[in-house]
Amino acid sequence: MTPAEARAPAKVNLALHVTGRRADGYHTLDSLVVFADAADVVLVRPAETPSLRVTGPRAEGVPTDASNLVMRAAAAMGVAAAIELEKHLPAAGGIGGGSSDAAATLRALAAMTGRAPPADLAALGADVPVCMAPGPARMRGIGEVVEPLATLPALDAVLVNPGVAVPTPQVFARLARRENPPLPDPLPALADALALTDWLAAQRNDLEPPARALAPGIDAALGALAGAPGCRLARMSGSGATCFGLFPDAAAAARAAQALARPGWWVRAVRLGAQ
Ligand SMILES: C[C@@](CO)(OP(=O)(O)O)[C@H](O)COP(=O)(O)OP(=O)(O)OC[C@H]1O[C@@H](n2ccc(N)nc2=O)[C@H](O)[C@@H]1O
Ligand SMILES: Nc1ncnc2c1ncn2[C@@H]1O[C@H](COP(=O)(O)OP(=O)(O)O)[C@@H](O)[C@H]1O
Repeated sequence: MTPAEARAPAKVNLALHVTGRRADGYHTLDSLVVFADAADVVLVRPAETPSLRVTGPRAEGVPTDASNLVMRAAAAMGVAAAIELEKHLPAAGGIGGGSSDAAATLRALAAMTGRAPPADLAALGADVPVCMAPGPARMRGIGEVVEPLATLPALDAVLVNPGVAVPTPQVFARLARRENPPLPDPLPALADALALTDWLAAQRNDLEPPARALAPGIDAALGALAGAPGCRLARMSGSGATCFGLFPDAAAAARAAQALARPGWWVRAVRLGAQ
């Protein structure tokens, strides 16, 4: 067995409609998901006993014990491995850091051992199924129903995390209304980035109002993005607090990212959906 590496790209919910709640308390979602060219990196090596080392610029505060989702993923595959997780993405930020790390671990371990990943991916986290094959997708159910959208146009964007960690369960718990309209079915044909952006402006992130009430820093991030020259749409991803702004091209996104930089904020110009 030789070591294997996998990238764990940031997940962005371009739209996130909460459509109901199941008897077990999990919410049903209808979400348009894309991935960014900003990522954590997972490296796995064969070992007698499982171990984890968390490195990188965003390692602080990330669990290094069995509760880390990469360790849970390895345990679910029944593989003992020495894992190195290089953190670049803010944790508890609504961009699926933990879920994407878990999915990358499963891909790396599958490459290293030849074993198949476990069937019940959602048991590791509702976002793990969509993170298994990172690409544009419509995600439904509680996250286990994933429909790839190969032709979705790519977008130039800026991600802003205002430095507040927002616990996902608290955001769901504060929803004023749990039954909301889903995305249109089927989705319309969207020829280019501008058509996609215009259409997205009429969609929602239903978790944005409860997250804003919990973490006022989100207002500042959304306001700053919306006010950046060229920004066509500013919205929160997932349960927050990371927000994204959509821009006409990579140069405008890069200029905005430079202007938005401030202490305590994580700001990145990214390309979304171009995997
Ligand atoms: C909200 C979303 C949208 O993509 O993203 P993030 O904000 O986490 O990035 C995901 O559904 C989160 O996925 P993930 O973070 O893997 O969720 P899990 O660990 O399975 O669940 C954390 C908690 O969120 C709530 N939860 C999560 C998913 C879901 N469909 N309904 C829920 O009610 C539950 O309270 C659950 O205990
Ligand atoms: N590999 C991981 N990276 C980041 N956080 C992790 C990881 N594994 C477990 N966690 C825990 O999961 C929580 C949610 O993190 P994350 O998945 O990044 O957030 P979100 O669900 O908002 O996208 C964190 O507070 C952290 O304690």
